[in-house]
Amino acid sequence: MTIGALVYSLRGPREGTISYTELTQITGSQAITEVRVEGERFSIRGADGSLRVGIVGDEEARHALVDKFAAAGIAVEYGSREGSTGARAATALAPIAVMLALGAVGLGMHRRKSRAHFSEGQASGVGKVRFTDVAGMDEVKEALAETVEFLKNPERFGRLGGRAPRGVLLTGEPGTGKTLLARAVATEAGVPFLTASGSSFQEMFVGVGASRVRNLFAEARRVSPCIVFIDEIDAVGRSRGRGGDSASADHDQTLNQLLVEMDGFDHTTGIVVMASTNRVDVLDPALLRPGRFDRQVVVPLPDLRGRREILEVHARPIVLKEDIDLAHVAKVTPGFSGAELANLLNEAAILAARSGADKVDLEHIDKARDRVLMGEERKSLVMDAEERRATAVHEAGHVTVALSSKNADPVHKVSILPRGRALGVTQALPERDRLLYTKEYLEDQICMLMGGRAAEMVVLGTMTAGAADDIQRAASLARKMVAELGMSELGPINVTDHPGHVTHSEHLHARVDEVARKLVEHQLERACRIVRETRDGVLLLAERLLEEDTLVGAAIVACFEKRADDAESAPAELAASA
Ligand SMILES: Nc1ncnc2c1ncn2[C@@H]1O[C@H](COP(=O)(O)OP(=O)(O)OP(=O)(O)O)[C@@H](O)[C@H]1O
Ligand SMILES: [Zn+2]
Repeated sequence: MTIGALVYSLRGPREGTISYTELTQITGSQAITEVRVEGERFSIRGADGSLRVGIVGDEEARHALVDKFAAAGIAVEYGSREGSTGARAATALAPIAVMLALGAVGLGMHRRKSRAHFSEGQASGVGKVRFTDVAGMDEVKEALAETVEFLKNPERFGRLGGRAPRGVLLTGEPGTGKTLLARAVATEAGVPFLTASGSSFQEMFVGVGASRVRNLFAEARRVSPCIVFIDEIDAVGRSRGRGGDSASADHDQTLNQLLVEMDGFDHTTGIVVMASTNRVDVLDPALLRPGRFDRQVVVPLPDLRGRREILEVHARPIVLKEDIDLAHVAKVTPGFSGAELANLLNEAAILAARSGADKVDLEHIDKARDRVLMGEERKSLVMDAEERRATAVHEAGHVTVALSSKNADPVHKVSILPRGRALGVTQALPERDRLLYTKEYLEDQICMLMGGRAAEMVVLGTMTAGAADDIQRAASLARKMVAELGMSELGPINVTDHPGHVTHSEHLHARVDEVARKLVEHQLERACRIVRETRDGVLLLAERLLEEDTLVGAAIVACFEKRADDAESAPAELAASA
């Protein structure tokens, strides 16, 4: 079979490579979930998580292949490598890529950042995501129904005078299912799904990003009607004209190209560009103009019912012990995103398997929840005695402020086992979903964040770098209160850093900064006062932490009761208490 294509078959592990002939034969196969195209290189992802790589040198042949995959409804993702040398060098790395991919499947996706080039497996483990696989979000799906209709029949849509959707911007926190939704729209409409990540357009060389955008849309025109999905659009969509260096020149060109492409088709073209971001505020205003991303769909964090439904979807392949009530799990996971919920069940299943259990029980879920919330325990990290003591005091400071503040969330757990990037953690979780935050609640949050630093100052007479994260969070919360929520002496103002939109005077910006800073400072003073007043409790809790690493529920409160020294410790498991 010769189509004038140059085919490099690779030596190396057999299952890691795929020849051109094989490529043409598997295009219609259901066992493929995703195809990634990087220059001449095709990476084929199987439903079982396997990954195979092949090189197709001839451009026409590449187009033909993409057409076939797209027609078969398989997601085609455009990657960042271009040019044959890069492609071949990349292929040499294929076995490594395979291992990473397998690792990712085995361990789930518990660290968002480690999720490299390949998108993770879907909920059900098979390729096509339908609306029914996206749990909750009825309103969001309703908002997208029109897009589905349009893609099913672009011509008719135009004839009836409907204003065809051209660009849909999905906004929301990470892991809320934006990518999942976009895929589901493609499946429901029965059209190809082309995807690229905004960051894959960023390059060192001027012009490369723009040419990638051009290629992506050229491909889209050939397979239309279709969806072009751009993940993390903020990477390309940031406001133009910020710097004179070549990186920003390239960025500007890339963004211009995207704007040109989006203007270049009308409703008859049948292309819908969907994009996702959690930073609408940094996007270039030109992107949001009519005819471009003129539709914004907010994808919210799931509420109680949504969480239960997401848990149900992801519990399908897992064997749960009979007494596990997913409604209850939903209740103790306020603020979790869909990805975190999926991750929670996945981690629980891994823990169960590791401990030799044949079913996932509440203890596994409890442990998994800690891991998702606070990161993995880092047993290997050894703190010396002084660092442990400083950490214990710091965490005890958070706890005492939380216990002393009327509006703060209840403290579940405190630990000085290092997890993720943190040396210690205090876990305070709302008892219910909060829909509205009051000024008092937010102030208490800031105070609680400052509790760690306060304890360092009052008890240890020093300051540690461990408070950096707390300070950053307190500062940004305070800024939000002042600049957006109107909760300060400056009254109801809205001062956001909208690039290119300097609507406020320098003076007002400076005032906002000043008032926000004072707010944090004031809460730090309050936290110090609380620590001073509850010093004995703080010391006792720190002591207990040094002995036991982790304390839960009643055992924490006991440290702050009058006759603290004879307090009985009965570590209440989350499972029993919540
Ligand atoms: N509503 C949901 N129903 C079922 N699963 C969900 C839902 N939301 C998220 N998930 C799970 O979380 C995973 C990650 O979601 P997805 O990648 O779509 O989020 P995202 O909003 O695109 O995140 P990011 O902003 O980081 O790109 C999904 O693959 C799915 O397993
Ligand atoms: Zn802290």
